[in-house]
Amino acid sequence: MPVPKTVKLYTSVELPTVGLGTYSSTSTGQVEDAVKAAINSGYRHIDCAWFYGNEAEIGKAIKAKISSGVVKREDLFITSKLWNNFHAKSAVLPKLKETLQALQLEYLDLYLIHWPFGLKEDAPNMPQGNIEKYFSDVDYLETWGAMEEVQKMGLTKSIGVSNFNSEQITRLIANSKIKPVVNQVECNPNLNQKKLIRFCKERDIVIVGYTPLGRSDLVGTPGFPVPSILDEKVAKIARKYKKSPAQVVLNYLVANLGIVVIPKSVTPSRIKENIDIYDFELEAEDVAYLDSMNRNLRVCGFTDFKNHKYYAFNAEF
Ligand SMILES: NC(=O)C1=CN([C@@H]2O[C@H](COP(=O)(O)OP(=O)(O)OC[C@H]3O[C@@H](n4cnc5c(N)ncnc54)[C@H](OP(=O)(O)O)[C@@H]3O)[C@@H](O)[C@H]2O)C=CC1
Ligand SMILES: O=C1CO[C@H](CO)[C@@H](O)[C@@H]1O
Repeated sequence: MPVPKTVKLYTSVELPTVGLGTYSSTSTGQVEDAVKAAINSGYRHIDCAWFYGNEAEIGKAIKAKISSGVVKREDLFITSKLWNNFHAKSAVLPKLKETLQALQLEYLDLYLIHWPFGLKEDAPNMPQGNIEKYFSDVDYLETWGAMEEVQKMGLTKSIGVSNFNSEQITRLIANSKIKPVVNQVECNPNLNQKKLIRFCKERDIVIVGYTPLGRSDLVGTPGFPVPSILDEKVAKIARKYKKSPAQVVLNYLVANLGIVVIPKSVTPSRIKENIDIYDFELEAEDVAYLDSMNRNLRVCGFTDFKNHKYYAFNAEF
């Protein structure tokens, strides 16, 4: 199947099918350089989040590329996400303003609720150990109401969710005025999310797939699935097309599963490689092999939160 360069959100906005992931790019200057390299390589979609703690550096890179005339603001699609401690209605606007200030932007293209479950505002951002005492029971419908308000204020062009299951999406749509345009979830050959993709497509919701390369930096970490880009047969398929395993996997996700991908890299050669996926089509037997790799194994399972009222991954999809 041919690889589309953009997909239409139901608001008619075009979302580039490859964006740059920015999680864990935290050493000084690292993400600034990565974003500049990405824009130079043709990326126009950057995935950010308050939680990643690096939005000020991303802002510097975007500002530099706009000031030097390489891109205009309207050429870019910038996403950010509201973290779990800030689900209360009163916290949403201040947190979005903080993000906009760090990114040096007047508006976002997309603002997401990062996870459906909340934490108390004064809890650690990523609590460990006995974490139930930190859970908040703020309903994501309350959070969504505030997301609708910030969209109406023009601070973000569109709003969406991340890590929501099909039941939560159904409940959200039934109880809101504005529908989410995107559900950002983990998606790679180990977890191909076909049921959730079909469910969202039927409702005009685009799936943005995170951890598309299976987070190769976690290789060997007990409990984490081996990324498909390290599979021998995927390497053989890659040789057949004179492409890399990462390019084969990203091409498969965009062309064959119909999602948008946000691979993270801070390595200039990989940043280029990860967007160079538009010039080949996988044959049916190769697609079938990639389909067969699905194991429903998650890198980001967040199982410590499994007893939270709004934990998403107890449902089938
Ligand atoms: N909504 C959510 O809850 C979540 C959202 N995300 C978003 O999704 C993005 C991507 O997911 P992430 O978890 O970072 O994992 P990825 O699957 O993007 O893997 C990133 C790792 O793969 C390496 N890598 C990148 N390109 C290649 C390549 N061509 N060949 C081999 N290795 C490569 C990177 O190394 P290096 O950088 O050293 O080149 C890094 O170690 C995040 O950065 C974030 O923006 C991620 C998790 C959860
Ligand atoms: O966006 C994210 C990046 O990955 C983290 C876990 O490894 C998640 O906590 C978070 O949701």
